[in-house]
Amino acid sequence: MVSAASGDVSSRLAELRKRFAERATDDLKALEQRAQLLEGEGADGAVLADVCSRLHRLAGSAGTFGFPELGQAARSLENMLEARADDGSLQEASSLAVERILALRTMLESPPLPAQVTNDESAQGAVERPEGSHGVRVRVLIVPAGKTDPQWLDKALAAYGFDCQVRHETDPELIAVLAGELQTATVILCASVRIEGVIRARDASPSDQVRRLPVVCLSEDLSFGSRYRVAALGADGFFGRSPDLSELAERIEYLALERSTRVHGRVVLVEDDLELAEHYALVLRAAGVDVLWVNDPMQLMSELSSFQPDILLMDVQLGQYSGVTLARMVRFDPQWLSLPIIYLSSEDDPDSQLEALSRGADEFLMKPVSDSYLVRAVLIRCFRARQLSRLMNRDSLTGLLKHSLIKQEVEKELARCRRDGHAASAVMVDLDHFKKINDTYGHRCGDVVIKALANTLRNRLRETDMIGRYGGEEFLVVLPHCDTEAARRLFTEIAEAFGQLTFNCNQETFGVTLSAGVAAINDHSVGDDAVDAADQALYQRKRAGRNGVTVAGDE
Ligand SMILES: Nc1nc2c(ncn2[C@@H]2O[C@H](COP(=O)(O)OP(=O)(O)OP(=O)(O)O)[C@@H](O)[C@H]2O)c(=O)[nH]1
Repeated sequence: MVSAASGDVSSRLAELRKRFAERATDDLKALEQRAQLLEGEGADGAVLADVCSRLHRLAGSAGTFGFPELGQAARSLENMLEARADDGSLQEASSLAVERILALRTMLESPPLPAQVTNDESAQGAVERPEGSHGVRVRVLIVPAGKTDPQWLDKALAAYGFDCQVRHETDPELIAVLAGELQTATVILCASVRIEGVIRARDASPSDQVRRLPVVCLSEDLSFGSRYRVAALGADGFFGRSPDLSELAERIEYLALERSTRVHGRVVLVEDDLELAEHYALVLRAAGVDVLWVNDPMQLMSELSSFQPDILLMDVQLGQYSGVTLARMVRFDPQWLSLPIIYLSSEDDPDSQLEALSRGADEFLMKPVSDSYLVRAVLIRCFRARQLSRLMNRDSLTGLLKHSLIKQEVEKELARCRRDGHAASAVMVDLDHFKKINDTYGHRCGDVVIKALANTLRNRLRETDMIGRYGGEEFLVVLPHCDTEAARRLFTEIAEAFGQLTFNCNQETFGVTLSAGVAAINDHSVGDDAVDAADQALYQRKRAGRNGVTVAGDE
């Protein structure tokens, strides 16, 4: 979605357009001189290559800066010259080329089309702090069928760490009454008899964030017809009136996460055209994408390592370097085997595109690419890339980092502590007497407790904290910029909150406590030692009676 650019982004885009027009004027003057050289007997391949390369650059960039007609004419002239060179009639075509270059100059003099940038609310939403897991509580707005509906759902979901709000409402329109609640919700859970009203209320909101709220429907009628109706209304989930709680919690968590992932992206942009690179970066950043621009291909590998992008956007022609070869080189490193590489290219020949794709990239975005298309293409690919990496790196029961990855995070944090001199803590967390829970209530109930602890951690910790499932019922947390006393206070609160949750399994109600061991990462020279120290502290806590926090070194 695009709208006229405004404010700071708009004026910076206008400045870029001005710079482009100045550069293009110089380019066209140079092109005219070179094209005259083509008339001479001794015109060599180098002159033609230079003319074509300048035309190619214009074809790929003019549209982006508001001169689409100029871009198309440059492309057609480039194609004509290449065809004439192939059939040996280049010399005869040169005066025509000069004429057409003069026409290009006239096109540059006409006023450019207004700047377009994705700066509507969806883009602004993108830069907001993401809702959902990890840092901001997942808020579930429950709209039951009526006052007689069971009251247990909000309490049951609270056990999973969700913040629930129940809105009993009989008004079929719901629009005015729900407006406030919708602003703070992450996911809507509603009875099927209310779904039309709820979706109408959601869609009537002026806020794009609200209009994108996922809706999960609870229905008594599980028939095909009922499911079809709910799907046609645009719901994101369908459950019976007495759903399997762990499945429902999982779906809510997934939707919350999807919502947060949709608005994030990290892109490395390799582009040697300064104005184009700045333009792309401005437009993408306005849509909430983190962009790192690399203009020297020799720096690419080190920049990839430090920036850890979701996708790599790369021009195909980068001065003396070929983007196609660089893509192949990137794939040498196993770390980047699955990194989506997308070419930004003016190459319109399908055979050349296929050839380039076979050498390591995944896709082409044809230049000139419109701002809105660029933003959408990038956001979708970032989202897919994150989904894939989540599947590969996350534990399937809890969605937390797997054992090896959280251990790597400890090492990385130690390196950051050394570099910046800050304090950081590692916390080992373990459920108390968990074997007894499994033995008494069954493994499935045990899984519910494990997921509830994962959600509690996710919902209580900052986005910059890292959480991993270290073992069966053991979790490892890395807290950057947090000394051991702050970590003790934080985990004492978490242990208290978790201990107050009640679980309902097989008609029985029970509670579970947790123990935590804390160690300073910055006190150790190897990450594994910090993990061992946290583990020792946890062991001490278990011996001291469980249900609480012990810091390494406590008496
Ligand atoms: N439900 C479920 N149980 C698991 C999972 N992974 C490990 N467990 C169980 O977790 C239990 C851990 O038991 P123990 O190591 O004896 O510890 P505990 O009973 O929690 O006792 P303390 O840690 O000393 O308080 C074992 O019964 C494992 O089978 C899992 O993914 N799901």
